Amino acid sequence: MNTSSDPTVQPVPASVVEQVDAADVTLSNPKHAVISLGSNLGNRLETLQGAVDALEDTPGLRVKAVSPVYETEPWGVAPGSQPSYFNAVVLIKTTLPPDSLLERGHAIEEAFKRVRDERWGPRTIDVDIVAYQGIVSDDPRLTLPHPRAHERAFVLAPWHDIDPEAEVPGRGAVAELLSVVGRTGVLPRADLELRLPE
Ligand SMILES: Nc1ncnc2c1ncn2[C@@H]1O[C@H](COP(=O)(O)OP(=O)(O)OP(=O)(O)O)[C@@H](O)[C@H]1O
Ligand SMILES: Nc1nc2c(c(=O)[nH]1)N=C(CO)CN2
Repeated sequence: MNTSSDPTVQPVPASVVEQVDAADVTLSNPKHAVISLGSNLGNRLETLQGAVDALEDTPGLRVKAVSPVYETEPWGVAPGSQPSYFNAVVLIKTTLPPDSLLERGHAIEEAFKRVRDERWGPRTIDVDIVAYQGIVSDDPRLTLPHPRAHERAFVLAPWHDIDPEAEVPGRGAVAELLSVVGRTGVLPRADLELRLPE
């Protein structure tokens, strides 16, 4: 929309206005976001629960739903080259803007002593931002939706469990993506449970 009377002023593309609006969180209008949690070192379930509790303890963030826990084959590396992961997906509402949410995710990874020594290496905890509202951005510091979420059953399957109508912004329905990717190497562990914080 061009409100300037100056003919040289270019209107801001609607897509940018929409995304600024989506990220323009204020206390009165919290935004929805989707977070993927993974752990394949240490006490994996305890660590996932600790990450969920840490998210809930974050000012301006409420955990709205926690998925079932999945035991999953390490993705992107040779089968059997790492311990299997426990994965889960968490739906949150937050007044934090995307970059602050990412910072919080990094702080939680540091709190659980995540060591980054190799790409896709084993880790105590991985906190990935899968989606933030409908934002689509190729900023390398925070790419939204997560650039590999649509091809990862360890993200799609738990996400589908807690939001069967979910869409990956710009990529389509989670249910459809999951039917394409399939569920190989992704096993629901109904014997394990993550508590939704009180
Ligand atoms: N959607 C996102 N969620 C989390 N980190 C992101 C995202 N988009 C970009 N990044 C950036 O990627 C950097 C590397 O992230 P990380 O080391 O956790 O990758 P990874 O989780 O091992 O691999 P992958 O990105 O394939 O999940 C982070 O420091 C962060 O700045
Ligand atoms: N099964 C599984 N594989 C992975 C995972 C993960 O969380 N689960 N995270 C990765 C980097 O984000 C790379 N590979």
